[in-house]
Amino acid sequence: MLEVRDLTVRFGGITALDRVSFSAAAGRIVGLIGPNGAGKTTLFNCLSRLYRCDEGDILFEGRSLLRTPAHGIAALGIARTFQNLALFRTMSVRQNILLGAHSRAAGGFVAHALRLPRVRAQERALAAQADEIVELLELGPVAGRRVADLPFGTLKRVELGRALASRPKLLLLDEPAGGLNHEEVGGLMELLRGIRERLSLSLLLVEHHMNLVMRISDQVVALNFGRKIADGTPDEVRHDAELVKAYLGNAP
Ligand SMILES: Nc1ncnc2c1ncn2[C@@H]1O[C@H](COP(=O)(O)OP(=O)(O)OP(=O)(O)O)[C@@H](O)[C@H]1O
Repeated sequence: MLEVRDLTVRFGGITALDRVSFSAAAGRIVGLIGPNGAGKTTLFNCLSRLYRCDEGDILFEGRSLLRTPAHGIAALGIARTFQNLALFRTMSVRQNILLGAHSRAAGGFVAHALRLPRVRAQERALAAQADEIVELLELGPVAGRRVADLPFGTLKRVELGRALASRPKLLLLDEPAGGLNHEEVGGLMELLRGIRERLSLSLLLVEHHMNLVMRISDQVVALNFGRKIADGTPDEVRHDAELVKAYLGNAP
């Protein structure tokens, strides 16, 4: 489904990604790990077309993402979450999720302005999809509440819902456990597994929470100083000498 080929990104004199390659099959949960400054965010931002890449390519279902304009990514079936949450704070939970669903809406400006029957039918379908996501993420009790009034842990779920509402084939998660307490991380793990099963999608997550990554991922890709240093199942990667050294240094 996803193939990253010799991806290189430079910022002035810094090589943030140095010929990174890996591939991921459909339906997998892929964890992207590495110490601070390893290049995880840069790779993530290349996948969502926020950053320009200097060399290499990213293929999604055989199509070059780098030749797809950034606004065309959602139409291909890729959605992302943001670490600092991309929500409209004065709107309700349900409205935020509905906005995510609207990235799939078809029909031009005129059809929408005139509210033609097919536009109304489409709006009903999108609303039903948004409600399904609300239910899946157990957000029903707060669906009508203003986002600004809700605690951070709930907002992380709304952010997830906003991205899921576009019905992506690949969901990119930017530190989904960031800022969550121990109990919430446990809940998130169950939630992500449930989402993968129920919506049969692939997940790629950048995450510092090692326990979450190792327990939930089918495949782990590790970076250090912009290079890929390990790629395999959590068990294969856990004992990788270069990865252990990258995290712990040369301490005995
Ligand atoms: N926009 C930018 N301009 C200049 N340098 C950048 C930019 N973004 C990243 N870098 C540099 O690229 C390298 C990789 O950074 P990146 O943020 O991708 O790492 P990371 O693995 O996500 O780190 P962290 O875990 O701390 O978020 C670092 O040396 C960083 O300073």
